[in-house]
Amino acid sequence: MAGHTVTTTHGTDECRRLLRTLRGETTWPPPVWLMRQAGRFLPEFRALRAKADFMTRCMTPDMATEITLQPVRRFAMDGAILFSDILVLPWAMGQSLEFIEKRGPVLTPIRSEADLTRLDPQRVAERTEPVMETLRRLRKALKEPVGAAAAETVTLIGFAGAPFTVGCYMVEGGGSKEFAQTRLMAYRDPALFDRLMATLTESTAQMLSAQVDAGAQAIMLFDSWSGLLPPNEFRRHVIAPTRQIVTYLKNRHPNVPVIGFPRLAGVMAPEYARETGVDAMALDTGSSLAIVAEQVRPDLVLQGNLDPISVLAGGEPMRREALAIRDSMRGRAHVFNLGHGVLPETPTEHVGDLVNTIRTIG
Ligand SMILES: Cc1c2[nH]c(c1CCC(=O)O)Cc1[nH]c(c(CCC(=O)O)c1C)Cc1[nH]c(c(CCC(=O)O)c1C)Cc1[nH]c(c(C)c1CCC(=O)O)C2
Repeated sequence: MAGHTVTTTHGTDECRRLLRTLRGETTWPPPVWLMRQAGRFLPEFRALRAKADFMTRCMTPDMATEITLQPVRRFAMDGAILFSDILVLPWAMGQSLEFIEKRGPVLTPIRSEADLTRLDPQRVAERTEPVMETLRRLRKALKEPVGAAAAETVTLIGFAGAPFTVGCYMVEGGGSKEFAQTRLMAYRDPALFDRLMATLTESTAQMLSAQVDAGAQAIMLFDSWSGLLPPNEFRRHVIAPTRQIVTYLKNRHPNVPVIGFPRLAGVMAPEYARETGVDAMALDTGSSLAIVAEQVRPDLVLQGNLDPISVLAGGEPMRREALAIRDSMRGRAHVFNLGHGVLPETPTEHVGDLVNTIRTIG
């Protein structure tokens, strides 16, 4: 807030409603941002997309900064999530990665000790330097008004994939419904799989700490495929690595909130919340915020969880569902979001309507 002297220990964080909520304050109406808001549903993103391939966009600070700011400019989102990808980490370790139209990411699969040994975690800091430059530029840009968003009101969110989910793509060599090769490796060669998890855990923690040093004010860990694991495997490959990453971050950046997203964790979600040390837990569409709220500590921040399909539908059904979620969390620290990413075909007016609906109280 230019011209104001704010004398709290967090500087001007007063005006950042998302950051305050993630630190446990109850705000009303809740702050709102959307997973995958920096992406294909925006025509201004699709225009840039024609100019460079996906990794070039991620690794060119000019482009990544612009794409991150696009949804903020239009909708004054409370959060700006860095434009990057969870697969930047394996790429930075030297695994080949290509994004193919209509197919998604394609990587050379990691299936053996030799494949794993070829990765070079030492390169990550240097190869992700453009991402850190993007964060520095974003923090600077958000000190000024950005379109519809006033200066210093938007929280900058850094992120990574959690080790299990990133491991899924690395072992499988791309997307999959079941990630059977990955889960097979975990059973057949636990020493090898544990080594992969340990490498990812350490590199992810260091990369996220570097994101905070570069300006990220909150961190989100995406564990999109955690729900594929039975309870014991979930404890070993989801809860344990997440706890290590959170501990590492909390030692260095005690005031930076961490949001965990154990997608489709179902009945394991309360244990994840209790054991990992995350400040906030994002829930997928199939979970009930109200039921989970009763199963976790009262100061755990909950994020979510509107069905992305309802935003594609728009209109009254979307508004009704959105308000039901918002109102069910009244009196609790809640961040309004979707249960998974916004779909590429979603009309921008539906997103505008959604954000206004959440912000209208009366
Ligand atoms: C599993 C996963 C990935 N990436 C991500 C996840 C976890 C969340 C989830 O479950 O959706 C996370 C991600 N990917 C992207 C972001 C940027 C910030 C944002 O949320 O807007 C974030 C946070 C950009 C992206 N990542 C990708 C795009 C599309 C690239 C393009 O075609 O231009 C974007 C904008 C590509 C990507 N990246 C990934 C896949 C499977 C694909 C192809 C399919 C798809 O597009 O959803 C891996």
